[in-house]
Amino acid sequence: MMRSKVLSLVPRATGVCRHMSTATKLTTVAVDDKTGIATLTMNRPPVNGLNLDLLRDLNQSIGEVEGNKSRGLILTSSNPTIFSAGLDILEMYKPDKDRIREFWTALQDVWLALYGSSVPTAAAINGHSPAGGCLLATSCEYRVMLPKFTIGLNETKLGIVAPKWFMSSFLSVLPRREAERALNQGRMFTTEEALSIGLIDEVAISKEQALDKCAQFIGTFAKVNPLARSLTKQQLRAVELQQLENERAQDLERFLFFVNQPSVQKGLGIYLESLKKKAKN
Ligand SMILES: CCCC/C=C\CC(=O)SCCNC(=O)CCNC(=O)[C@H](O)C(C)(C)COP(=O)(O)OP(=O)(O)OC[C@H]1O[C@@H](n2cnc3c(N)ncnc32)[C@H](O)[C@@H]1OP(=O)(O)O
Repeated sequence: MMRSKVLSLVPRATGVCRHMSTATKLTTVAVDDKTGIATLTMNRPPVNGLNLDLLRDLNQSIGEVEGNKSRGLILTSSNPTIFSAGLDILEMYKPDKDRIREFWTALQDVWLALYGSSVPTAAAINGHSPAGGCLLATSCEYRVMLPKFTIGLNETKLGIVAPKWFMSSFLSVLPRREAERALNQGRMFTTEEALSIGLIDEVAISKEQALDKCAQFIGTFAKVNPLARSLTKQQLRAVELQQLENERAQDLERFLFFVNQPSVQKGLGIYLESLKKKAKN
């Protein structure tokens, strides 16, 4: 069957998957031959903490999907209970001064690439998704989540402040009043709560079903002119994208100043200890 004909049907993420030759170590990209949809899987045990290496691989994989004419991108995780634990705190605690610059720059790159992606994007959130994990999910256009997990921007609970562009992604999904309250509270939502306020779009009972629902969302664009769709998306997102593009250097300096404050370092150290203690019990 012709590729375009197949795409006019409601796609199912069950075709034969072709792994791209340039798949990197901490992410893999598999393109479904039937639907043309690429599934980008994060695979950095134990919790998909976003360190410099994972961010670089994510950036490279998003670039590959952009370049290979995929019909859409589904972001997911190989971990059965964690989508992403957010930024790897070890990158920010007692940081190396050159590496932390590269780390934050790589995070900016990933957000610009994912939020500004020209292809339709969806997140199959198959596990917990705090902070930077929520940033990735809310940078996509559609979210399907499995039950009994949590998602949200919990930065204030850690004594840190989400940058403006984290807030932009959140605000592109939630009404301002809900977003403001949740950000100030550092609130983590259960799957059910996230569905009721619109932070996610659907709940699925398994990862397979989540991937399928994401593919169906991407399939809704099958009859829309791809150039018109992508230019519309990019115009709608242009203000936030341009703002970070214009302020990248200041954003980096603001982050470095903040994260190096003794009180912030102390807070991160205490939080890391509490995570480690919890992991031991
Ligand atoms: C100015 C700065 C702006 C920054 C903006 C964004 C900030 C962030 O993204 S900060 C990161 C926020 N993330 C979190 O608060 C999540 C913390 N983690 C958890 O809540 C749980 O680990 C999670 C629910 C994700 C998974 O739970 P479990 O399956 O029970 O795993 P464990 O808790 O046992 O963790 C295993 C292992 O991983 C370490 N870990 C967990 N999260 C992180 C992290 N974000 N960074 C670094 N390391 C992390 C945890 O300490 C355990 O390590 P070991 O003890 O060495 O096994």
